[in-house]
Amino acid sequence: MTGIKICGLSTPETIDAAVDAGASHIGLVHFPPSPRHVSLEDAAALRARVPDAVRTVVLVVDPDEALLGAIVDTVRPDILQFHGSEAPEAVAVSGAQFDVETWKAIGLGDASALDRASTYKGCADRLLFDAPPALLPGGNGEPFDWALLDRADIGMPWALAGGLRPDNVAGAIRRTGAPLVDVSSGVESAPGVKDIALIRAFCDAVRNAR
Ligand SMILES: O=C(O)c1ccccc1NCC(=O)[C@H](O)[C@H](O)COP(=O)(O)O
Repeated sequence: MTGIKICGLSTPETIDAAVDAGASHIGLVHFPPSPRHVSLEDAAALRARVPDAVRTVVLVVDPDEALLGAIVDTVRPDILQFHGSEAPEAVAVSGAQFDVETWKAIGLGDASALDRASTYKGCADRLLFDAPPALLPGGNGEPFDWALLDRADIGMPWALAGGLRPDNVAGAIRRTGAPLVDVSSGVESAPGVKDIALIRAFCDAVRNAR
């Protein structure tokens, strides 16, 4: 079964909907410029609704050690997702220091980004292939050219993100073989406003992909 991360959730109702719809991961964005930003206190309250079987990911952009410490102490995420220009060593140090799984987002603009991605082997626990940064570092609703993954020797756990929607996610899974898919804009009615019907439709489309 393909894993499903519903990212950028910010209300109890949409957390519950994502869990009920079968998400394997929920994502909370801690990045003030984002329309999906949640404070650490709100993130902790949202995280408390998530059952043990569903993993909580907190997204950060070039965080310092103090912020990571505050996130881990307050929210207790299962996973930290690094979505800025964090170096491989910084990701590795954070994972060890805070005893938490780490994911690194890589914007795939061209094949050279795959070389950069390979430097995170042994430093991050999973790569998240996404569209290159635009208005925001992530969550821009834009796909990248999935053909870039055709001959990629990834060699570590990974996930696919960028412009996924209920109507294209099955094709994306068939095309790329992604073991886990991540969506934010594609299940929103406006930036930062999640739509419960779209969350359900996305999870159904993943389950029915073949
Ligand atoms: O979603 C945001 O606002 C965001 C802000 C800053 C860094 C990362 C952000 N999102 C990262 C995600 O994991 C998104 O789910 C991923 O980029 C896919 O987004 P979308 O193309 O909108 O589905």
